[in-house]
Amino acid sequence: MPQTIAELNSKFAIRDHITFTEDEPGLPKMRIATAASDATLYLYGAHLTQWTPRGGNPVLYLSPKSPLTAGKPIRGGIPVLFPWFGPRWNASEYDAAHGTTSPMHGFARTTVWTVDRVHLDPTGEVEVTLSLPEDEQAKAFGFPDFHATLEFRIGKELHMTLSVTNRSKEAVPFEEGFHTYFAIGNIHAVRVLGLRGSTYIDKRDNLTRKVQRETELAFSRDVDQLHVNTSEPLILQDPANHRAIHILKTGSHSTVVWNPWTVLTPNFPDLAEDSWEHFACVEVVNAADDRITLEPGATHGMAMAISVTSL
Ligand SMILES: O=P(O)(O)OC[C@H]1O[C@H](O)[C@H](O)[C@@H](O)[C@@H]1O
Repeated sequence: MPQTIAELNSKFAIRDHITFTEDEPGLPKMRIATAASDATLYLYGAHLTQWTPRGGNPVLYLSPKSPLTAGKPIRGGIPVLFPWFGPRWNASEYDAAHGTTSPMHGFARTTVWTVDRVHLDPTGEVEVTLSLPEDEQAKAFGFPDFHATLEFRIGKELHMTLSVTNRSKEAVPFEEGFHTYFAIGNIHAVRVLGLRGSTYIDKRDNLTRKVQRETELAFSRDVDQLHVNTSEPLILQDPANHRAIHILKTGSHSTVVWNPWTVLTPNFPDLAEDSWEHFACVEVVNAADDRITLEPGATHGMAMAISVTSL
């Protein structure tokens, strides 16, 4: 049974700091206001749409045109992609055999997650653990005995850990991603560091494999790159906002960089014409060459830590 707003508030709310509401039908969310940060975490998709460290500026971009409608992904914030990244790798065979339509980037981002735990630290840091329901939908898409939990630590820094356990008797492949939309001041001046030497699949050039030669990845056109076999930490420099965003990853071997630019933006009805100037996606992922095969009884963890410094 899904948790009701009344149940969530009676069990997990903390006066003046944590409340649950459902302003859009089917999209319950948690509002966080503490000495360390302000944040909005939708249980729908386990989707953090807003995070502002106290005394700082919003770190995440949320599209003003985003649908906030059950069944549709939210555009912006941190979509959680699971159990596949992009189009499902075996969609045609799987869907033909099971009469399903595997949605882009998996079903986790359009599912209401369960709240398992909420804890407020005296420093204002909030810990939240959510789990993905093991329901008919998970079964229909071929992940019946997968237990996925997402632990958030939300404060001056943001920490997220997705842990997946295979409780079935067979090894099961899956993909995953934190598809973070970072709010930026001037896309032309933004640089992403940490990818030099990595091989990437260029989704804007027929999936051609290329090597990142430059130390700094700059944006001067539409970018959709899946870098494989890289666990390096990343830095997103945003001189217009006088800040650098540091992204540490653990258990993630792929990094995706995405900006639709003027060319692709019109394909996205939930993005305004000039939206591409206001965000850059740097995504902590396991996909393609880095797809994970989880043995029976095994657990895999993927973690991301984000901090902001001035530049
Ligand atoms: O529109 P969405 O399903 O949210 O996907 C948005 C984008 O996500 C990732 O960055 C992929 O690499 C892109 O190919 C995709 O266009």
